[in-house]
Amino acid sequence: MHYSIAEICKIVDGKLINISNRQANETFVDSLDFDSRKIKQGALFLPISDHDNASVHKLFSDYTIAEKDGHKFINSALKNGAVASFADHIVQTSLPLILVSDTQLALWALAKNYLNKINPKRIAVTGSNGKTTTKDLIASVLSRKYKVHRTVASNNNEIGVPTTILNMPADTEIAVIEMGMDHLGQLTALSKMLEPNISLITMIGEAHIEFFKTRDKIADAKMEIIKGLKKDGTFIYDGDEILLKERADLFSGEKVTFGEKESNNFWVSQIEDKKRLSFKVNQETYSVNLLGKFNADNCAAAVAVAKEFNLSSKTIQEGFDNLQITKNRLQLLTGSKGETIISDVYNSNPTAAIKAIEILKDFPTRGKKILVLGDMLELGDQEVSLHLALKAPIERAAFDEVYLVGPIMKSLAVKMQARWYDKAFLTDLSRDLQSSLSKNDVVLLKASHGIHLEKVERALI
Ligand SMILES: CC(=O)N[C@H]1[C@@H](OP(=O)(O)OP(=O)(O)OC[C@H]2O[C@@H](n3ccc(=O)[nH]c3=O)[C@H](O)[C@@H]2O)O[C@H](CO)[C@@H](O)[C@@H]1O[C@H](C)C(=O)N[C@@H](C)C(=O)N[C@H](CCC(=O)N[C@@H](CCCCN)C(=O)O)C(=O)O
Ligand SMILES: Nc1ncnc2c1ncn2[C@@H]1O[C@H](COP(=O)(O)OP(=O)(O)OP(=O)(O)O)[C@@H](O)[C@H]1O
Ligand SMILES: C[C@@H](N)C(=O)N[C@H](C)C(=O)O
Repeated sequence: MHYSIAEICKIVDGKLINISNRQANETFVDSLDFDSRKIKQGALFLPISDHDNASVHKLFSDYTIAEKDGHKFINSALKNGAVASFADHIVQTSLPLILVSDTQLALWALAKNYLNKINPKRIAVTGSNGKTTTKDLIASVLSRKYKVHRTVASNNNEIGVPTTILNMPADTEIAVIEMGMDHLGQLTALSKMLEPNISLITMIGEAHIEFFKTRDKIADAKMEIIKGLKKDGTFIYDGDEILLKERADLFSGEKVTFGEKESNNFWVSQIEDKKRLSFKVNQETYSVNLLGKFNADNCAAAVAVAKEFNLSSKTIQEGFDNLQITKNRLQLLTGSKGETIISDVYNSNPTAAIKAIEILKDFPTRGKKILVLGDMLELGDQEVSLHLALKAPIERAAFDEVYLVGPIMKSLAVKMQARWYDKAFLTDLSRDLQSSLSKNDVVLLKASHGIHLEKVERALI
């Protein structure tokens, strides 16, 4: 972004403090961050408050409340090169402040203004699983022909989406924006802010079912991704999912489906998950360096988007060949003993855990296969039964060693007589794994992010 402080103040209806009008017109801001430690020279700082703003909450379906008030870090932002900060109250600082009633509302207003100014084509990607991977696939493919800006990692919430928009280069032609949700209403707000040309749902699973109770309600919430879809926009979705098909039937706009049933517009078939994942989408053959047959579906979603932009299958394949995927999603790493580590430590839920177990089961190796599986969070009162349901797929896979981690996994560990670790004892787990691992072994690390298996990954490398 590139705005003068005066322009920003006008857009967010703020009040300038510590700066004259002339200076505010002459001082420009090039980026925005909500973490003072990551602030770049010339940036605007966004302090996230530690208190709920009840009146804003009514406008906003979601609202981030920081544990520590972000206003405490305004001087640290100044030291790191910020040229201004939003603030919802006056603080002791020499940094120019843009005083607003609420810093998150200001963030949204500025993001909306910048989006309209740059006016790229917009693609919104959601789904219970596969959002980040599909977003990366779409961006890789489209960037063969267009200037593409994409969400960094999984910055997909009410802070991450507007921040992504504001950090978009001015020459962006297509913005590929990941959108997450864990409650009703959140995607409506995000979709209406983005006004996508394409809204895409990868699939419906059980992630966050604690707050929804049923997959039906998750599907209702995911369908909100079309609430802001432009009138001439396209809705692309997993046509194998009956919950989406039923709901899409009520939508009169342009619809495109992908999936493994022949009736889909983009029909995925002949999936082979060997050294490289290969598959056909309709009559065209593709391959990609990803693990997991389900990734053929994520790729088909990317092909469906690419075809909306008239890309050839050759260009799409070039995009797959140059894929840069976000780390910790089935990432292949080599450990210090030479072992293969499959790091899938960013999240977990029943669908994704079962798919990951299958990947380890089918992984070619002369060594041992070792499963390290941590708690799946946000499953609510179904959590114990959903954890126990993993017993059959794990036993079928006949892994050489199984390590279960976290309080909810304890019941499964007892049933399976497997090794169990509390999440506070990851150092012990890492030590025990180290002493068991050797060169040809493969170890899968998967858990919800709250279990922090990335610490084990770091210890093994
Ligand atoms: C409230 C907040 O600021 N917490 C951020 C913060 O955590 P912590 O509370 O652990 O950090 P810490 O305690 O150190 O500091 C708190 C905060 O004080 C501030 N601070 C602190 C110290 C300092 O020197 N300077 C400073 O400015 C700063 O704002 C910092 O973030 O430090 C992390 C690393 O820097 C950020 O990642 C977090 O970002 C939040 C979660 C966010 O909202 N991030 C956005 C960008 C986002 O999109 N995050 C996604 C969320 C993904 C997700 O969960 N999606 C769900 C759906 C979610 C639906 C919406 N509820 C899904 O996909 O299923 C992600 O983290 O990957
Ligand atoms: N289409 C899919 N079906 C089932 N599981 C999937 C699918 N795509 C991805 N996964 C699983 O989910 C993990 C995370 O993938 P990804 O990060 O793309 O999902 P996500 O929806 O973006 O989740 P998050 O928002 O938490 O990052 C993968 O490593 C894999 O285990
Ligand atoms: C981190 C967030 N995107 C997520 O996926 N949360 C669930 C509960 C998880 O970490 O598994």
